[in-house]
Amino acid sequence: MNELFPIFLKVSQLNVLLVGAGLVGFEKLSFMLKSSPHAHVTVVSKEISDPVKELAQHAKNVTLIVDDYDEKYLGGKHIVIAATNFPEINKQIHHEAKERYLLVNVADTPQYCDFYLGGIVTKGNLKIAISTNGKSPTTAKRLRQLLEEVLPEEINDLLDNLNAYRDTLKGDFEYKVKAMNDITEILVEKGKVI
Ligand SMILES: C[C@@]1(CC(=O)O)c2cc3[nH]c(cc4nc(cc5[nH]c(cc(n2)[C@H]1CCC(=O)O)[C@@](C)(CC(=O)O)[C@@H]5CCC(=O)O)C(CC(=O)O)=C4CCC(=O)O)c(CCC(=O)O)c3CC(=O)O
Ligand SMILES: NC(=O)C1=CN([C@@H]2O[C@H](COP(=O)(O)OP(=O)(O)OC[C@H]3O[C@@H](n4cnc5c(N)ncnc54)[C@H](O)[C@@H]3O)[C@@H](O)[C@H]2O)C=CC1
Repeated sequence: MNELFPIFLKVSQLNVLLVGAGLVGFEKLSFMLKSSPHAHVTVVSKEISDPVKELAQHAKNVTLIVDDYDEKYLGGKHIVIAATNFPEINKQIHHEAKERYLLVNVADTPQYCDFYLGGIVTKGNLKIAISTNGKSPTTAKRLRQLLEEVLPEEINDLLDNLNAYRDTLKGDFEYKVKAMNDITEILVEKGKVI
């Protein structure tokens, strides 16, 4: 059963805590910044790897703190990602985050995740998030690469043009809905490719 409910977060308006700045911490941070360069992220880690330092240098809203995890770091955060190499610390982070009703992801432990990070394809205003319900992250990665390759950059022009067309429409909401549906019908006609 796949009951995941996707949402698109404005992480430049939210405070993210990432605990652990090793290999996995780097992967999670780099994909977050690739998609959301202005994400507000506080990284707390006993040691901070060079690739994470390098990433942080080029990101405006990433703060690095060299320290052991402490629950005080949960203060003022909306979202927490635990990526230390100590399962018991990750479990503690999960527990203390849940006590505060925060959304938490423990990178190596799906059962301790309120949400999963997904593969992300961005083409201008179009963003597609891919999940395999935690079953095969590698497949999420491959599909991301495939869609990045096959979706043309021009797909953003389509969105811009439709947005401009919508702005020209005069009439009530119902009329606009019909006009937008009529003009986009061709996109889903059988055998047609946009
Ligand atoms: C549940 C989830 C929780 C979460 O992290 O949010 C999770 C969990 C785990 N990942 C593991 C391993 C790997 N993860 C990747 C890659 C990605 N993993 C991502 C997401 C997720 N990973 C969430 C589910 C997403 C979904 O629903 O599909 C992606 C999509 C997004 C991102 O990381 O930002 C990103 C690709 C981004 C891109 O390229 O676009 C690769 C591939 C590679 O690196 O080449 C490997 C190595 C191959 C392998 O082992 O499969 C392991 C085993 C650890 C172990 O055995 O030690 C677990 C734990 C477990 O499955 O039990
Ligand atoms: N390497 C991989 O491909 C994957 C690993 N995992 C799991 O994710 C976890 C992390 O793996 P890696 O990033 O490879 O480990 P790592 O050893 O590269 O990084 C762990 C980081 O956590 C920090 N840390 C340790 N204790 C801490 C504490 N008390 N407070 C704050 N920071 C602390 C370390 O300083 C280090 O920066 C492991 O449990 C691993 O099993 C999950 C998915 C894939």
